[in-house]
Amino acid sequence: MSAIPEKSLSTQAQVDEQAIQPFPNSRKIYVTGSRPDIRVPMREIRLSDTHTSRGLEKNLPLTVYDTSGPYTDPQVKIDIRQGLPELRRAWIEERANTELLPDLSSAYGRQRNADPNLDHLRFAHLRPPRRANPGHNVTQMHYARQGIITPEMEFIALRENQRLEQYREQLLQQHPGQSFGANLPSQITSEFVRSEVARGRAIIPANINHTELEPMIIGRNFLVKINANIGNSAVTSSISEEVDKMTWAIRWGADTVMDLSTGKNIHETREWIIRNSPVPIGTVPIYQALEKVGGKAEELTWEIFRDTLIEQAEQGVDYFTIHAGVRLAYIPLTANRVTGIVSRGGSIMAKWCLAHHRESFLYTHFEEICEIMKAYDVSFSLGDGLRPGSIADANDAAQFAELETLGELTQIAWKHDVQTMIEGPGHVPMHLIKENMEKQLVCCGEAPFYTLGPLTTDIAPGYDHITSGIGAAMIGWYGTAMLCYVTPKEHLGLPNKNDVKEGIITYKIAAHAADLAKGHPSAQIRDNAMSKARFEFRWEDQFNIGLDPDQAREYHDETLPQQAAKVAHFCSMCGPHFCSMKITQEVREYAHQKGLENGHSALEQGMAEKAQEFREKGVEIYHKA
Ligand SMILES: C[C@H]1O[C@@H](n2cnc3c(N)ncnc32)[C@H](O)[C@@H]1O
Ligand SMILES: Cc1ncc(COP(=O)(O)O)c(N)n1
Ligand code: MET
Ligand code: SF4
Ligand SMILES: [Zn+2]
Repeated sequence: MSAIPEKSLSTQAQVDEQAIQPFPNSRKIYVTGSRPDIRVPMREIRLSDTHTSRGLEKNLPLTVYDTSGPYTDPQVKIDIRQGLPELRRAWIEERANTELLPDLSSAYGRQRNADPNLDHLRFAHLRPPRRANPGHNVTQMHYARQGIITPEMEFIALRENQRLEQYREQLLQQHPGQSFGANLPSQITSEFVRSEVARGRAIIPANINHTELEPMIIGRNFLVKINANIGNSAVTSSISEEVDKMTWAIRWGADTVMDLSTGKNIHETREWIIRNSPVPIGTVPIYQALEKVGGKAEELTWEIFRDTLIEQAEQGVDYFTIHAGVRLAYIPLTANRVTGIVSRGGSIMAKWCLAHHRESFLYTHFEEICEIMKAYDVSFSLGDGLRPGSIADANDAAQFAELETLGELTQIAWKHDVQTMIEGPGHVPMHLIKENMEKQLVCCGEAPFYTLGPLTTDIAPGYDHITSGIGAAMIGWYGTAMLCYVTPKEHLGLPNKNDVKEGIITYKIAAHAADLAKGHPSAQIRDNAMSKARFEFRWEDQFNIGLDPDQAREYHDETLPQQAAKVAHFCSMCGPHFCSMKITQEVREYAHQKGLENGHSALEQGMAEKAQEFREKGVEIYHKA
C-alpha cells in the first residue's frame, strides 16, 4: 500500500500486492475442529512424483504452519480499508461476560477519534470497544484454571499438530532430541493446551478486541515462535509502509508482530495494523506515553500511562511490554557498564526514577495494571529494561537483579490470572547463554521466556541478524518460547520491508533448528521431505518446500535457467561428473542390478567398480572438452 499518499489513506489504502501472492504449488487448507467455525489454516505444498526404475512413486503433500492469515487465501477478498473477518467474534460473544461500550474509555483515544484533521488517514470502520463486565476476568488463563477449554485452545491444538497423523507412515524418521526438561507430547490435545496455560507455562495472547486474530500459543512445550518488530520512528516511515511491513512479516512467518512506533500518528498506525493483522500484536505503551509528554521522561505520570494502557487495550493490543522490573535501587548497578541501559523502556523508567527519586510507578501500580489487563485479556511481556547491550555487560548484577523482580511480578500477575511472559537479553556470548535460560526458569516459575536474540558478538554491524540468530537458536533449544528477531539494520537504522524479511527468515531458521534439537514430534517432517526431494533432483520441490522459494529459485536460475535444468541430476556447484548425489544413485542402481542388497559389501563393490570407471574416464574429466 506504499504508493498511497497519507492524505487519502482512509479512502485509497490498498493491500501490498506482493503480500497476497499465493506460494508456489501451495494451497490454503483449513482443518475443522469440533464446530464449523473452528477452521485452522495451514499451507499444503504439493510435491511431484519420484521417478524410480519401478515407475512413479507419489509423494504426500506437505503441511506447514501458516501465519499469513487470509492474505494467501484466494477465496478471501482482502480489503485493507475494511480489515480482516472477525474470526473470534462469536466465541467472545458466547461467553456473555463482556459488554460493548458506547465510546472509548481513554480520554486520549476519544480525542484522537474526534479530531477531523485526522479523518484522511484514519481507519474508517472503527468499532465500539468491548470490556469485561464489572467483576469479570476474561483471560484465557482464568478460563484454563476453571477447567474450561475455549475455542481458542482447541484451535491451537489443531494448529500445533500440523496434521501430524497424516505422516505416520512417511517422513516421520526423527532423532530423539535433547529437550532440557521440556515436555513435548507426541500429540497436542486441547486439554494439554489448557493445562499449560493454567500452569502459566504458556500464554495465548488474544485481546477480546482483536477479533481478527488466529489464536497461537507461546510456551516451551510448543513450537518455538518468532516475533517481528515494526513501527515508525520520528525520523522515517509512514502508516502504509508499516502496514506493508506487517503483511510482509506474516507472509514469511512472523508468529507475532510488535508495533514499536515512536513517531507520528502512533494511535492511527496501530489501528490500521490491528484491524488487518491475523497475528497477535504487541506494543510498549510507555513509548506512546512518552510521546504524549513531549519526550520528557520526568513528566510521565501514572495517570497518563494508565490512559495509554486503556487506549491500546481497547484497540485490541494482545500483549504489553511493561518494564516494571527497573527498580530505583538497581539503577546504580548499571553505572560501570560499557553500554549502560540499552532498553528504551528501561532508560525512560530509569530517568523517571532518578528525576523523582522514587520507585517506578510501573512497580508501585502493578496490581492496578493487572486489573486493566484482565478486563481485556492483554498478556504481560515483562520487559527487560536492564538487559545487557554489549558482550562486556552480559549476565551482570543489574540484569539478574531485574530478573528476580520479574519473577516476583509474575507471581502477582498469576494471582490475577493474567497471562505473562518474560523478556530476555540482549548481547550475550555463547557460553553465558544457558545460564540465562536456567535462571529465568527458576526465577519466573517457568513462565515463557521471550528473548531479543541474543547477539553472540558485537563486531558485526550490518550482520546482526546473524550474530543474534546464533544466540537465538541456542536459547530456543534450551527452552525459550519466542525469539524476537533482529534485522541487519540493528544498531544502524530503522529496518525496511526487505530487512523485515531477512530478519524473519533468519529467525525461522533459528526457531526450527531449536524445534529439531528439542525433538519436537513433527519438526523433522519438512527436513525429511526436503532431503528426499534434494536427493531425487526434484528441483521444483526443493524450492517450494523451503522457507523462501523465491530466493532458492532465483539462485538456481542464476546459472541454470533452462527448464531442462529443473530435472537435471546436478547443479552448477559440482557439474554433471562430480555430482555426489548422482554418483550415489548410480552406485545404488548398480547394487540393485547386481542383486546386492544395501549392505556394506554392495556399497564396497559398487564403489570399486565406480573407481575403475572413473579412472578410465579420468582424462576426459581433467581435460574438459
Ligand atoms: C528492542 C529492539 O526493538 C527493535 N526496535 C525498536 N524499534 C523498532 C522499530 N520501530 N522497528 C523495528 N524494530 C525496532 C530494535 O531492534 C531493538 O533492539
Ligand atoms: C524481547 C524484547 N525485549 C525488549 C523489547 C522492547 O524494547 P525496549 O526494552 O528497548 O524498550 C522487545 N521489543 N523485545
Ligand atoms: N540493540 C540494543 C539491544 O540489544 C537495542 C538498541 S541499540 C543500543 O538491546
Ligand atoms: S539503535 Fe540508534 S537510536 Fe537506538 S539506542 Fe542504538 S544508537 Fe540510539
Ligand atoms: Zn544492541
